[in-house]
Amino acid sequence: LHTQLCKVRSLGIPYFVIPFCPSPILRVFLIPFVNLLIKVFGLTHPQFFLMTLDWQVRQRYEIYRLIGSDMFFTVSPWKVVLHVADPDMAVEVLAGKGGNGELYTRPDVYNTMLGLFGENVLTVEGAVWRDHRKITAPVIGKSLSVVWEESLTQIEQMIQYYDKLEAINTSYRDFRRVTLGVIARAGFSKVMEWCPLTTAIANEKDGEGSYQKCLHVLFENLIWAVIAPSWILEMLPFKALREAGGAANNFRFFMNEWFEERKTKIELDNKTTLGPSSKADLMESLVRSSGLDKDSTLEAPLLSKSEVIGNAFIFILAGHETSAHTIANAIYLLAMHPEYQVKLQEEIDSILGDSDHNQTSYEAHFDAFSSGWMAAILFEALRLIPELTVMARQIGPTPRTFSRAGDLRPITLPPGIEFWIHVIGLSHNPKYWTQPGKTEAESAISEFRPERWLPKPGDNIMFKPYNGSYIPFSIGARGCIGKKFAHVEFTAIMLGLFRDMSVEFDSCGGKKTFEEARLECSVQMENFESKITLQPTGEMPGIKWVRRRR
Ligand code: HEM
Repeated sequence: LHTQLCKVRSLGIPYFVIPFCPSPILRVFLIPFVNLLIKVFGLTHPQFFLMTLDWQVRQRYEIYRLIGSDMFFTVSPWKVVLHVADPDMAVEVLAGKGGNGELYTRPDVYNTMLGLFGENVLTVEGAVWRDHRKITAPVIGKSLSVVWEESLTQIEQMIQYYDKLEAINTSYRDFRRVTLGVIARAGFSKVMEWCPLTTAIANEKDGEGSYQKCLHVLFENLIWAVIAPSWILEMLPFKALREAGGAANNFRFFMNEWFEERKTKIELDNKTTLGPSSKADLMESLVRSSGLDKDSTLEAPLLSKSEVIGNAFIFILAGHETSAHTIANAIYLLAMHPEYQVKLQEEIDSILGDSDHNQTSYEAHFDAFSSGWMAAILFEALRLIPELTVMARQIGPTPRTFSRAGDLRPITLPPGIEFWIHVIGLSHNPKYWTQPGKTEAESAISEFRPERWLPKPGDNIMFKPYNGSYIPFSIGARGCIGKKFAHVEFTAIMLGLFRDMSVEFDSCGGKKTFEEARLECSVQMENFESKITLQPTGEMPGIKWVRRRR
């Protein structure tokens, strides 16, 4: 601890000493106990809550306001972390180059978790990362028409099921099912009809059902699959752990099958046609890069089979959970603020006129929805509740000097420090989010106010926040590959829902008022937890979809 303290004491940045630094692995063993102690003894000092996970969600910008600095350190015997709500520093760390001319790297613990099935674009660095990115990013960019079409299909199927229900409190899970169907079709050319997960799980004999079950169980219990190998999990006397181990094994099995299936097809194509068609999907691009591209002049394939499977895993994971939770969050925010639903529906009606929303296409309709209420609702939902609360990076082996805005003196940080870029702290920093001509209170920074994004009258350019103050998709070369994919998916899904329906809270037969449900919802949202992405841990209030009267 003394050695770590010596690194930060002279830097002039506030610091807190804590006995350990929270990490995903400690979440399982230690953090619940710490949470209990904090609750029982009512410990409110930062030194205590900084040991918990997800204090970033509850604090937002408050801790930075309390200490009067947009950065502070936590120092524990094992680790020094610089927590950052300063946009210039965020840009420097996420998009700038480190001492060796390369981008700052992610800490190893994240790579171990996310590289569970093989190295992939998220876990590799340097020249290897550039190869992975070149193979995956262009095909994801070309899949947007399919994303639009499949999003509408999935939503149509979901609505048919919802029509039979009074109220729903499984929205997060149901939308995960929708977005899984979208990435399966757009990235892997697999059709997965929407069905409630319970049905899919019951239907184990059917190949598609068991594939869905495998993904569901795997993603719900990923932390266990990371901590212990599948064969150990499968031997343990706990059903949930045995299932997690089984799901990890099944995932390998399915991916292997998909790989072989695609390999056979490409080998056949290589004999008959000139090469990849312009409609090649992600899986085709990955498998071709594993040495099957007949035009390749490379001596060795760019990807091994394990890297193909590693990338398939990361795209299924990153490509469905993030989007599903963003959509579910937006729907709850709209249930809390019906006035914005009306705005959205008016926009949809004015763009579509009498035409059927199921006949729309990405090419003809996406742009029309990208500079009004639809886009504003997405941006505002992600500002309040991003999917990743922290973006972690580590400093390289040599000290680095960072210049700072205004008259703040530059700081030189020693090796071994981690940066935790605080996404919600940045998007609530009043220096950047207080609107011109308004006070901080009038700008309602912690409230859902999509209108802050709308173009000024006579313009069609959405509000552009200060660089680095809004980074739900990260920034720079390592920013999200699926940003546009997620935007298109969100637009088509919201169109499919709000064209004919409105969402409202379930009053439980008149026993719960709107205000009670709204309060319940905001309390739940303040207690969201990061399980890879930010999500509810308690039960969200029930919602109802009702047909619109037009
Ligand atoms: C609302 C939806 C989404 C959000 C908020 C989101 C957010 C992010 C963020 C913050 C990162 C950077 C992580 C870091 O630097 O530590 C990232 C990276 C990534 N995202 Fe997304 N994402 C979304 C949707 C998607 C979709 C739909 C896909 C795929 C189709 C996707 C694929 C990826 C990949 C592959 C990376 C790694 C990029 C790299 O390291 O080069 N994401 N995403």
